[in-house]
Amino acid sequence: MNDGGDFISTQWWQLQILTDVRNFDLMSAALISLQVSGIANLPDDRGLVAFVPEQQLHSHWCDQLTTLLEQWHLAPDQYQLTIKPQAPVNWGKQWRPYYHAVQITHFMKIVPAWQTEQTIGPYDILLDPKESFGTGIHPTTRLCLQLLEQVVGQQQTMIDVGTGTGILAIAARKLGIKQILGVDIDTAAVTVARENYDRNCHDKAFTVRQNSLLAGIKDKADLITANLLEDPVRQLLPSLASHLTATGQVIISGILASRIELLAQALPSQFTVQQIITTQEWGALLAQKQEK
Ligand SMILES: C[S@@+](CC[C@H](N)C(=O)[O-])C[C@H]1O[C@@H](n2cnc3c(N)ncnc32)[C@H](O)[C@@H]1O
Repeated sequence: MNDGGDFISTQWWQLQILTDVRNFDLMSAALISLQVSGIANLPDDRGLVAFVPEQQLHSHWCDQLTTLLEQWHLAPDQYQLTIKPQAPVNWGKQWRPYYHAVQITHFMKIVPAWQTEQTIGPYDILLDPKESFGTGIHPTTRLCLQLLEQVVGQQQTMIDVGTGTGILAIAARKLGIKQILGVDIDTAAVTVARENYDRNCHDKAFTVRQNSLLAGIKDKADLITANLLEDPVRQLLPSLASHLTATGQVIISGILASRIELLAQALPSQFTVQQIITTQEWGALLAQKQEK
């Protein structure tokens, strides 16, 4: 592991973290909050691999990771981090060997876009995440997909805040939503979401653009999905009601399981929590707006 000196000369760096599978969720959360991309499991679940652009790997990066993990009670002796340079041109494909088809909910399988030999069912999703978040493997995405599968019925419209690879938008369309707006703060995600949507759904139901949360957006939707970390979710809460139709619903994910009840209590008063689901580390909720 680098001792904290500045990292120079290569555009992308590969992080390899050997740790127990029980630590994967916390480790992923910490890496995501430090803007790391392409997180995937190492073979045999020995740990995680991820990629980070050089300009983010400043001298305090490792300290920030250690501090964050310690706050979440993951001590440095519970993982082993190595960082090595990655050829810049192909970095987005480096995690491909670790990415495989996986059954994600009762109905849906996520299939790497390049595995053309796979049989694709009506609800399955072909995905090439490139450098964006949303492979379907991460529990925060799975929780959203589970809630989407349960909830989508009569809704016509959806806004997907932090669309990433577009995975939730694609799933929603396959489940019957008619019009979807995806937004992401990251321009690369906007391109990737567009490509993935067009790969799966050959229609014009998806609009995607770069935007921070719902700032400046006038549309109202029957359903909002937001798989973000807790800070941006809390920033989003005050603007939810005005972007939902009379009895619109919201799916929120990306919150640590230990904090999901607190987040539910922080929802604006127009909302009633309908469901909270959790994995060991992550929580998601479904809430409905009640017109007063
Ligand atoms: C955890 S990923 C979720 C991706 C995908 N929706 C899923 O469920 O797998 C969060 C996404 O939100 C985006 N994001 C983070 N902050 C944002 C903000 N303030 N406004 C819009 N998008 C944001 C990130 O770029 C990232 O693509």
